[in-house]
Amino acid sequence: MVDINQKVAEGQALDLADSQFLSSTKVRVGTYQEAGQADIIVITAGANQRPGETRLQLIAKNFNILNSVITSMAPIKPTAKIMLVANPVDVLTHIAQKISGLPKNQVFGSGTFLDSGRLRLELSKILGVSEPAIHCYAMGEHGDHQFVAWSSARVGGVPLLDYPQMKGVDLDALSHGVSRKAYEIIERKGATYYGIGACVASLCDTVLHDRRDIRSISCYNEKYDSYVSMPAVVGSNGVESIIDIQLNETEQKKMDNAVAAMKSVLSECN
Ligand SMILES: NC(=O)c1ccc[n+]([C@@H]2O[C@H](COP(=O)([O-])OP(=O)(O)OC[C@H]3O[C@@H](n4cnc5c(N)ncnc54)[C@H](O)[C@@H]3O)[C@@H](O)[C@H]2O)c1
Repeated sequence: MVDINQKVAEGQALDLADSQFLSSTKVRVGTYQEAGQADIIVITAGANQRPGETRLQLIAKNFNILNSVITSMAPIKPTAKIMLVANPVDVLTHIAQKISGLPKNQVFGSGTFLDSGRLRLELSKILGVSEPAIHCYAMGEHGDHQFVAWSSARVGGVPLLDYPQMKGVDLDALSHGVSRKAYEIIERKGATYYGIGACVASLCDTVLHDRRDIRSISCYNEKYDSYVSMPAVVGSNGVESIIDIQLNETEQKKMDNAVAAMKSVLSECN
């Protein structure tokens, strides 16, 4: 664990090490050079959103932090995987790949994995079906330009929207609620910890054990020449392949808008 604030790093390491006896994980404070030689480098360093601040507004602060973190770790192990968590995660993942010079499949972000989990939670309450049986993804951007790919969603092989329980459900309100959940948490307690912590731990496990799970993450998509949040197969090489999920016309427009918004932010950084 590395942090610009050594005292915070020590405190976090001591706190996390209290869970060591329940697993084989060892937690300790390290150096940037050591972090650069890790199999997976998880980058969470960055300013947090203030109440009312959008993730894209965070870019100026977090670009500089990201640059300093990655350059401090150089030379990074050529087979390392970098996972971005700091926001705006899709844009910062793109920048991290450029700065680190690692292959695009080895640099990815937590993207809309958390949002897809939040979505499944709500759908499981409506349908009375366990979350893993629900295949429905939040996509585009982990932020205000995210959307749900309703048209391709399936539950037990049946289109989600064919379920009688979905009749009368306001899909826009549901999707909006999912995308705003972080703001609701931040307004009440200042930051989000547990959901994202679980997502990051799960993604590390997927990579380290080559589990080939399908996760909606920030990954490079040639079609858009950009990092976008979309389902991908995750394994020991990082992003093994992208799932080119079928979008209807409305969803495709939302994806194009998300890509345009992220590219416009990136062009301001250049
Ligand atoms: N992608 C997601 O779903 C998701 C979820 C939660 C938080 N986040 C993002 O993660 C980031 C961190 O959130 P947090 O709640 O942990 O914030 P935090 O303020 O608790 O922690 C950020 C840490 O980064 C450190 N830091 C700052 N500059 C640094 C530098 N140059 N080098 C090393 N360390 C540095 C700080 O000292 C601090 O300890 C934010 O950008 C937040 O928006 C993303």
